[in-house]
Amino acid sequence: MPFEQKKQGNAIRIATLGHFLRQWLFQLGFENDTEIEELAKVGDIGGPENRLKNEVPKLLLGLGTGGRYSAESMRAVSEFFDQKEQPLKQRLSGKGKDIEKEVDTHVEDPGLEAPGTFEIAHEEDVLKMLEDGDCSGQGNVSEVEEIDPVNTELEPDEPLDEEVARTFQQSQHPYTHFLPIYVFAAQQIEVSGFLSSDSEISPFPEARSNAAGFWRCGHHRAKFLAESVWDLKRSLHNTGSGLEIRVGLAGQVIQELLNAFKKASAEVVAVWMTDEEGVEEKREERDVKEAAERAGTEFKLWTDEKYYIDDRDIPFRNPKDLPDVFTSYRKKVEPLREAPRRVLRSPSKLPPLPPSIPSQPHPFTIPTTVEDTIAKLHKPLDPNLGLSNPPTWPTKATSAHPFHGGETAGQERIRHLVTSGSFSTYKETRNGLLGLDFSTKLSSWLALGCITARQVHEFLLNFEDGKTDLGKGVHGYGKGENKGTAAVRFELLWRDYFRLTTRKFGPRLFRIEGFKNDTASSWGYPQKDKESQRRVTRFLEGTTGTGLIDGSMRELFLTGYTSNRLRQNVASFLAKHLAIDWRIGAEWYESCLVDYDLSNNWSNWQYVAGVGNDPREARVFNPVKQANDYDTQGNYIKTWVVELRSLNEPQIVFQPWKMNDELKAELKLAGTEWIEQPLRRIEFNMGRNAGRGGGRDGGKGGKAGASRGGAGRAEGGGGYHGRGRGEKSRGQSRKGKSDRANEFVDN
Ligand SMILES: Cc1cc2nc3c(=O)[nH]c(=O)nc-3n(C[C@H](O)[C@H](O)[C@H](O)COP(=O)(O)OP(=O)(O)OC[C@H]3O[C@@H](n4cnc5c(N)ncnc54)[C@H](O)[C@@H]3O)c2cc1C
Repeated sequence: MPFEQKKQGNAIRIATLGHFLRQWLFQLGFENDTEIEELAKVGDIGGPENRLKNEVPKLLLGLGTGGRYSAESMRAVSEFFDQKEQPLKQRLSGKGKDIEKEVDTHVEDPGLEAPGTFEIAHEEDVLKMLEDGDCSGQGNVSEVEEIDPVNTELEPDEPLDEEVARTFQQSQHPYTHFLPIYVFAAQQIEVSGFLSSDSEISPFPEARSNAAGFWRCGHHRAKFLAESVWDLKRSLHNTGSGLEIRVGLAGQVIQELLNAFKKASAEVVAVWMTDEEGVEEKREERDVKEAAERAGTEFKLWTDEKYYIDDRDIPFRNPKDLPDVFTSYRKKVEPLREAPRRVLRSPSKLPPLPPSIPSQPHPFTIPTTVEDTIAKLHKPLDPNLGLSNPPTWPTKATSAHPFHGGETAGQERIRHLVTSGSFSTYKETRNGLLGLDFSTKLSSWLALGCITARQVHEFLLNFEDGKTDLGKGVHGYGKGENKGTAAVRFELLWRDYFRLTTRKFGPRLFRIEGFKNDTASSWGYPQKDKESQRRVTRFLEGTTGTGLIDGSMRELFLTGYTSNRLRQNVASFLAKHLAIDWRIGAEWYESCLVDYDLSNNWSNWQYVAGVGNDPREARVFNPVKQANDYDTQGNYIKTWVVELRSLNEPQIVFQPWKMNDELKAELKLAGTEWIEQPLRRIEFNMGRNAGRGGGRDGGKGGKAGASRGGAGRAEGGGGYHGRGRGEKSRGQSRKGKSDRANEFVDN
């Protein structure tokens, strides 16, 4: 047997076989130990003696917590492994080498049972040998050079490839097992439902918000999150791995695991974690890092890759250089269609879990089904989230967000948006209020990392270029970027932008003065004065007396979703019309939204409250004008505010306080506080009074005459440079009527 062949085949086994090694090498034709040692040197994988002794499993811990779980980072991890595991024949295909044949000759030895990880290590070694070109003098140099194309496949700017390359340089393989961990983070999600018995007491304070004391993660997101975690567990299981679910604080969880593994004489070689913006998230990273360092374990933070434009492609390094205006940022990264990096491949196989995993420490127990997980997350939550008169589900109303958590459902949703043509029509429909497909509803999966923005982009690309059959026959298929697909990209960039603002401004995200450091505005604090408290209660319960706001607040509470258009109106109502501490609204959204996302929520609230990144000064939404524009017949409001269902006149649906006594008596609404005494009487008249903002209570209104156009509305062929308003296509042009109304453009 020529030495070169032996070298490839046997290097495979040296990396992994432990006590089978020697026997097998001899079977393969090695004559003596000296020859085996020589082989080991060639592979730069340490002497076989070391390998033979090296029976201790080496573990890698991969960690996700709270809302930061990122399928993309798992994919990154998997790609890392996949690359090594990929059969050499694939890697070398096109290079004219049938290396598989040579490898198989040795790997498929029937006399040996190879555990699942063998191939990974084996190819690492082979690739290492090939890459190093370090075989000179050890055998047939010319043959090694010939089969050395692997280097050319490494992209130096790819952290994963860098990581692979780094690993290749090591003399030993860094790990044999991989343990993915998900932590329900106790500071963000109430975990007392996981207590092993009712007599136990949680060691953690209740996961309540700072200003108003709301549960930070309400029912809707708790369910979606549990579904997402279990979907991840399933898909990891399908790759030969799994997912360890924990509750607690990330740093503590890792500390306990490291201690337990140490006790069991298992060496943990590294802890990997996805990085995130946000104060708490940074604290978690610090705690985990410290725990790893204390144990002498490597800690690695993976860049979160769930965003549209990769961090490595942002045209500035210092977060402070992020422009304070979105449009300026957008211009720096256009054209958007060219901007994202490729999607990382999905896992096909991952290293196995450690043979023994320490269980969740007292006093918590981890549920064994998704249903039980949901039940445990829901258990401590008051179903009414503290409201005395919570909205109740109206007959015949259906949720605009009936979706399940997890990558599976997220991918399914993207496919649906392609095949239904909803991506192509998005620009016209995105301001809708009722139904499933007026907007993408992708935010919840994006927020949890179940899907990524660049996956969405890739689906769009394939559709636009007609690369796959998905969407064949649908309007726009194979015809390049259209207004709808461009608008989706545009919106996805907002997510990126707000995340970068969090990086830039840090804790200022949560300060009432906002990014602008606005100390001039005065706010009502419900914790301090009764009147503000009364107003906030009615705001939360959806009984402000302004139709659009009440519809949205009830929908939010009941379904966990409300559209972007409505979120803008609601935020503006609380911050501008009621002048209440906007953080109360942000916290309520955090509690109720399925798609809650730290940066998107808090930055959007700042933006609308006028303390964030909105370059337009003193912008206020008039919710009556907006109802006239976007809910022309009042159907949305009537869906959620049942009391108003039998009204025919939309203007009264928008402003129920305008109802006359007769009508009130007929509808049995006489004496109803929220109808008779709205929190604000926001005048808006079609026709000659248009443009008069404010109202009896001195409503703030905005600059009369603010035009609909706003800056940056120009639209070009396939491009999309501003947020158009879908209403014109719905036949609602108001030429000569409300052009000068006190309405305010959206972001
Ligand atoms: C006060 C307020 C609070 C918000 N809180 C959140 C939040 O916690 N989580 C969240 O994901 N979004 C938030 N948004 C942004 C936006 O309202 C939602 O992303 C959108 O309504 C989700 O529905 P969709 O996926 O159907 O959106 P689509 O209209 O289909 O948009 C496509 C995607 O673009 C992104 N996007 C759209 N609009 C915005 C925006 N204004 N800012 C940032 N990204 C955007 C989202 O990822 C969205 O999924 C908030 C907006 C406001 C005004």
